[in-house]
Amino acid sequence: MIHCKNLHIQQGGFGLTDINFKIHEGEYAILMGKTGCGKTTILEAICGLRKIQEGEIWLNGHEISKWPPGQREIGYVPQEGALFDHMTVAQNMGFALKIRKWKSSQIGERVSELAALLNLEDLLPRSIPNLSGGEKQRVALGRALSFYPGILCLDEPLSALDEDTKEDMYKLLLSLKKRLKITVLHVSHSRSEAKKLADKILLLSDGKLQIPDMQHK
Ligand SMILES: Nc1ncnc2c1ncn2[C@@H]1O[C@H](COP(=O)(O)OP(=O)(O)OP(=O)(O)O)[C@@H](O)[C@H]1O
Repeated sequence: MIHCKNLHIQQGGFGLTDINFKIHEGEYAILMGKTGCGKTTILEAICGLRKIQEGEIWLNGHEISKWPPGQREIGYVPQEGALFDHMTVAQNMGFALKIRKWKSSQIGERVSELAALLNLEDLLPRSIPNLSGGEKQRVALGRALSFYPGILCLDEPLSALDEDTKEDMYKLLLSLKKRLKITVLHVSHSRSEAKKLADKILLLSDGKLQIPDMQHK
């Protein structure tokens, strides 16, 4: 579960106040709002990459507002994926396991499992720069899921993809949601994305958050 209580975040002249929401275990929430309204700011605050001035962030029963990013155990896909270009697909997907000091045989097994899950088996030895946009996003998802996080934060993972590739990614994300029962916070501009994926919508506007009723989705 992700629970943000009374968050206040100030960066320069831009501020968010009284940000309150809960995303229950296994729920898929989409955070929407106009460009520049603060969606990435909230996501990065949860991941520990931005400071909060007030309030509390709870993840799975722990108040983690002051924990360093690495201890929060969140699978994070930043905007544009931010893959390591000098590493292969397999090395990217094994990266988080290497820094957690997994044995190389265990890393190999987990990377094979992820490659099967994300349809990346043929791409494991490839380098990143010549992958397609959809392939890169699947690798970024694999890297984020590698260490079995309970929480996944996705920052506009589909925005750079063409319509057909988006459709494939919707199917993949829906099947991951069903199979992994992971709690997801996904930042998006797109109503159709929200309609297809979201159990809950968080709507950010003028520094305030609304949670519209989803009964008529
Ligand atoms: N370090 C900073 N100092 C001052 N202002 C900042 C800083 N980082 C971001 N901002 C401002 O905070 C506001 C919110 O930025 P943020 O990236 O969270 O918006 P967003 O909703 O994710 O936008 P987009 O949809 O375009 O990605 C913007 O006006 C941005 O210019």
